[in-house]
Amino acid sequence: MALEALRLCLDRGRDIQAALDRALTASPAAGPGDAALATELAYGYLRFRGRLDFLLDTLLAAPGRTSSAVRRILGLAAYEILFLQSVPAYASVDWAVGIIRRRLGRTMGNVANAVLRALVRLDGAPLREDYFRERTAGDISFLSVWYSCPPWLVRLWIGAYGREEAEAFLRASLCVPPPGVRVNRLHPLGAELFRRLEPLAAASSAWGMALGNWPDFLDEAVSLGQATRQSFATQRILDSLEPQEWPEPVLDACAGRGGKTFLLREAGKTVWASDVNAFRLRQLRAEGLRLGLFVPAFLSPGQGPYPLRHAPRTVFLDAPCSGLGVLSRRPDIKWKRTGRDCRQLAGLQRKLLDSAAGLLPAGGVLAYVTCTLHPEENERQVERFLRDQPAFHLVCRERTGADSGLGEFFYGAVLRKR
Ligand SMILES: C[S@@+](CC[C@H](N)C(=O)[O-])C[C@H]1O[C@@H](n2cnc3c(N)ncnc32)[C@H](O)[C@@H]1O
Repeated sequence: MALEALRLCLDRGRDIQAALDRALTASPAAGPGDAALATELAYGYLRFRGRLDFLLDTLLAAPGRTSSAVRRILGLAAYEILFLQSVPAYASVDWAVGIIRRRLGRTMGNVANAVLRALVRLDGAPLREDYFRERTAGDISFLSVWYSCPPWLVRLWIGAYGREEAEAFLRASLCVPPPGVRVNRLHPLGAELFRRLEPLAAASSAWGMALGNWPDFLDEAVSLGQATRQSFATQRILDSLEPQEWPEPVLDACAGRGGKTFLLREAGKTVWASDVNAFRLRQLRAEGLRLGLFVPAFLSPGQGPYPLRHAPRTVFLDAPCSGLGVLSRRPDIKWKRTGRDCRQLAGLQRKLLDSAAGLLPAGGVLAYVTCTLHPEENERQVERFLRDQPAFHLVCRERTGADSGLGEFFYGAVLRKR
């Protein structure tokens, strides 16, 4: 299942969770333990793929001639051997050798056997930083291998944020972020649920928290609309932009499935939602039913005029972005994103910002959020906007700190029209 999910994710472009959901649904006989192991393997492999590939390069006799399909099988087995104590090494070797033998014949099976046995003999040495420092040439190469991140991204972050912060972002990208929850304060049982959750919180705000772990009873509370699964870092960035000060109505112009739309709605704001993606809007409507809250939602015209009789007084743009701030939750992004995508996304954000500016009356607010660590989409995008749109001034801007401990990084800015 993990292998199939990785195929759908890396060869077919699906995001990792959608790929996993599909692979798990296609195997109805698999139990919850199998599904949990497949999830751990697929995410773990993607988080550590750079380091695993480097190790395979050192162990394979002809790394350049080894297909990506074989590398992926070896990489999954290597991940199990190095990181999953619960799976005995011989089982990982047997699985990989068996599958490679069936697909590619005895010779490749023997190669796989030799490589994985050599890895087992290293006896955990590749879990130590110095193992890689001694075998890489230069700091970028070391950081790229140890933190399992493409060199272009390491260079981008060092150039933009300096080495120390860049290393903190790289370290965070390898961790599993703490599960976050937002309690529905408009639900009659919301306050009681919040009190019940408080002892489990690693960090909390008025209605949200990062949890040490996700308790079983919370699944039912979520299904009953008492709470929503949402990262605490997401909730924090929104809080820091002081949405209580935004004039209403608020048009959430990139509402997607409504994660932030309903956060604003639960905070008592009058919100309208729109998105270019009709499927996500259907999910947003389903979210409204689950939470017992109504938000008017309509398909966005993209960059054209909005079909609105009255202008919103705030436009909230949770913009499509390169997602480089959420690699801990979406580790597939680092292997798919290119510098070119980032530039294209910055172009789209620019158009979205400029068209939102035209929609707002005097005194209106434009709130801009991304989940990326890329100045062209964040700080420089906002600076450019302020240069091109002299009617606006900056009210505040915020970026999740490298040391927040939440594992995810957001950028946000609030701009007001004079
Ligand atoms: C970061 S996601 C939004 C996530 C959502 N706000 C949430 O909290 O769940 C960006 C959204 O922008 C939408 N989008 C992409 N291009 C757009 C455009 N030109 N106009 C409006 N929305 C767009 C995407 O469909 C996607 O749902």
